[in-house]
Amino acid sequence: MNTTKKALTAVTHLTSIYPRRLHTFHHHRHYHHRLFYRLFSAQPQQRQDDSDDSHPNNSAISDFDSAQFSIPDALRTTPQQPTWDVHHRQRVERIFSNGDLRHRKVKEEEEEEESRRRILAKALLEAALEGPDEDADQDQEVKEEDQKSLSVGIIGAPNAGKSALTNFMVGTKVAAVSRKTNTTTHEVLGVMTKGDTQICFFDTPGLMLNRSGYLHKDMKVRVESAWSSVNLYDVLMVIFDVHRHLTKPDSRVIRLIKRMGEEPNPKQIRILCMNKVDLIEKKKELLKVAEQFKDLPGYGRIFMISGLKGSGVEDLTKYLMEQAVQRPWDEDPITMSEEVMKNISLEVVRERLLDHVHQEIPYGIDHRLVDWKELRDGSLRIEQHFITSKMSQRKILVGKNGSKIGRIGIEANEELRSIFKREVHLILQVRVKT
Ligand SMILES: Nc1nc2c(ncn2[C@@H]2O[C@H](COP(=O)(O)OP(=O)(O)OP(=O)(O)O)[C@@H](O)[C@H]2O)c(=O)[nH]1
Repeated sequence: MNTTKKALTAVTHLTSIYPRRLHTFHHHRHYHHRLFYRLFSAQPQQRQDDSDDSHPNNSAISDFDSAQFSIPDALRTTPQQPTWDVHHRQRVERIFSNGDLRHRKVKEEEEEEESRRRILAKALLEAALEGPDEDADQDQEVKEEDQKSLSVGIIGAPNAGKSALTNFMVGTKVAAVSRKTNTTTHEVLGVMTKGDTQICFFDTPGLMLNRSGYLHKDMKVRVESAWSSVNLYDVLMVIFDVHRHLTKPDSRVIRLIKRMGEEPNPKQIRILCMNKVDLIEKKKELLKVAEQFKDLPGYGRIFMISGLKGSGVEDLTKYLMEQAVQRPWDEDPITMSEEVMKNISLEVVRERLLDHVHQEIPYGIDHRLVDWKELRDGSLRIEQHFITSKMSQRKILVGKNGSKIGRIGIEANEELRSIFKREVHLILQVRVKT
C-alpha cells in the first residue's frame, strides 16, 4: 500500500471515529473518490441528497433550459476569451484531444470545433507564455514503471496560507475556493502532475497544539488519530504566516513548529515554510525568524515564500519534485475525466454566475449538480440547481423574465460546449430552501 493510500485509509478511520463529518459528505461510500477529487470549487451532488420534490419551487420547470435558446451567432463565431483556469483547460484539452474520441460530432461540427480549438489554443498559448511551463511533455503517456509520486501533508494554523500556496503550485485558482472552512479531516488540496512526477497535497486541518504544547483534551481521540496519519506523508510541510509571527506571535504556532522539528523523522522529510514574505518590508526580519528556528534538526530545509505572490515557490516546487519516489501515480488523468467534467461544469456555471451577480449572494447559495447524462448521440444533459435561502435571492438570480439566469445559462452552455467538444444541454434551476 503506498503512502497516499495509507493516508486515505487513515482518513477512513478518522471518519469512523468522528461520524459528524459524514453529514457533510453526501456519499460516504464514495468518500475516498470524492476526497481525492476535491480540486474544484463545487462538488457534484446527487439529487436525492436534499431535493424536496414536494416543494413548489422544485417543479419540473427550469429557470434556464438551453434547449429553449439558440446559441447566438456572435458567440459561435467569436467565442469569448476563456476565463476558466488555464491549467485545467490545458488538461481537459489534452484529455479530450488525445483520449477517447467516441463522442465526436459530425464532420461540419468538427470544423467549427477546430476553429474554436485554435482560439482556445491561442489563449492557452498566450497564458503559457506569461510564465514558465514545464508541462510541455505532459501529453505523452508516462508508463507506470516510470511514474514518480510524492504525498505532501501541509500543516499550519488557519490562515497560514495553505490553500493559496497549493493553488499557486498546482496552478489552479479553483483549489482555493473549494475549501470549506473548519474541515476536520485530511483532504486533497490539489494534485500537480509534471512530466513523470505527480505530487498530491493534503490538508491536515485541526492539528494544532494548545498553548502548553499538548493536544486539546476535548478532541483528543480525533486529534491523536489525525496526528498519527500525518506520519504517512512522504513530506510534511509546516507552514506559518511569518508576518503574523513578527507582529503578533502565536505560542501555539511556535510550539507546532518546534515540535515538528524537534528531531528528524527517518521516514519523512519535513520542511518549514515561512509564508507571506511579501508582507515583510525589512527582509532582515526574515533572517531573524530563520535564525530562531535554524537549530531544529527535524527540518530538511527552511523556505521563505509567498504562496500568494509566488516568490520562492519555484524553488519549493523544484525541491519537492526532487523528493518524489518511484511509485505509480494515484490519480489517473484519463479515468477521472467524468468526475473532472462534472466539476468543470459546476465551475463554469459558477464563474458565469459570479460574472453576472455582483453581490454577496453567490457566496451564500448552494450550487449542485443534480443530473448528468450522456445521451446516445454523444451529447451531455447537465442539470444544476442553485439553492437559496430567500425568495428575494431567487428573484435576483433569475432576473426579470429570467434574463439573468438565461444569460448565465447561455454563456455557460457555450463554454461547456467548447470545453467538452460536444453538444451540451444545460438546465439550471433556482430553488428556495424549505
Ligand atoms: N500577502 C499574502 N497573503 C497571503 C499569502 N498566502 C495567503 N495569504 C492570504 O491569507 C489568507 C488565508 O490564506 P489561505 O490560503 O486561505 O489560508 P489557509 O491556511 O488555507 O486557511 P484555512 O482554510 O483557514 O486553513 C487569505 O486571505 C490569503 O489571500 C501570501 O503569501 N501573502
